[in-house]
Order: sequence, then structure tokens, then C-alpha cells
Amino acid sequence: MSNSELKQVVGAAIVDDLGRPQSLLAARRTAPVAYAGMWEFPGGKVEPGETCEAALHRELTEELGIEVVLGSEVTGPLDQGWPLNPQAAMRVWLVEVKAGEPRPLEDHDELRWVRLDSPELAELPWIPADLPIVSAVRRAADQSPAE
Ligand SMILES: Nc1nc2c([nH]c(=O)n2[C@H]2C[C@H](O)[C@@H](COP(=O)(O)OP(=O)(O)OP(=O)(O)O)O2)c(=O)[nH]1
Repeated sequence: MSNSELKQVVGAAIVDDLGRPQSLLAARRTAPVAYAGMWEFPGGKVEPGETCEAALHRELTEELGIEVVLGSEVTGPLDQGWPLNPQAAMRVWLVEVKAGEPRPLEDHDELRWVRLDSPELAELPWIPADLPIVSAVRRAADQSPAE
């Protein structure tokens, strides 16, 4: 299914190890008010002329100060990924940190590594649209090839 009216957002499921993911880095938003205090996948809107992958690298450098390696995409039900709201959808990739230590430089006030097999993960107050993505990330992590 494709809908060109949807704003394209990209998000990163940052895991400790792409070969054998055990923990996910969740990020708590500071803005806008409607989302402040909610947890999300770091990322943001794709700019005109930019590929989704390039946007994800840019957003992660801006927001967290890291360079990353992209793993496989956690595909959603739309060509544009996962529906977020009537105006936007998000493509999500498994990601591993290549350089830098993630810090909440902008848009977030807390970052937290949470084990993928822990109940704490789904208990965080995620942006509601992200909950099915969290489940899909857990499934994708289970299927990642162990090295
Ligand atoms: N980054 C991100 N955005 C999400 C998630 N879930 C969700 O509903 N959204 C929504 C919130 C926003 O409406 C939109 C992304 O906007 P954003 O504020 O992160 O984008 P951006 O960094 O490019 O910000 P800006 O240019 O508008 O300032 O998608 C998520 O897990 N991560």
C-alpha cells in the first residue's frame, strides 16, 4: 500500500549488537507538548531530495551525536513503513552504533538501554503508534543471525 500524501519519517531501533541484539536504546522526547515525556525511536522527517537512509544518518548525528551502521529494515504494513497518524508514516531500521556515545543533544531528555526481553520495554510510555513497532523490533531481534 502506498500513499504519497503521507509525510515520511524515519526511525532507528538502536541495538547493542546487530548480530545478536539484546538491548534497545529508547529515547524520551521533550517536544512538542503532545509527545513530551513519551518514548520513541530517535529519528525524524526526511527532507526533500534526501533518501530515507541518509535522513536517518543525519538525524542520529544531530540528535545523539553518533555514527551508525544500518542493519535490516523492520518493515511495516505500508511502503512508507508504519502508520504514525493520519499525516505521517515511519520506516524503521535496526541500527548499531559505529562511533560516539549516544547523548540527548536535542529533542530528548533521557536515553535508556532496555533489554528486549524485559517487560520494562513495553511498559515505558511510548508514543502509542510506536507500540506495534516495538513488538516488531522484538521479533526482528529474535530472528537476527547470531554470529
Ligand atoms: N522520530 C520519531 N517520530 C515519531 C515517532 N513516533 C511518532 O509518532 N513520531 C512522530 C512525531 C512527529 O509528528 C513525527 C516526527 O517528527 P520529528 O519532530 O521527530 O521530526 P524532525 O526531527 O525532523 O523535526 P522538525 O524538523 O519537525 O523539527 O513523527 C518515533 O518513534 N520517532
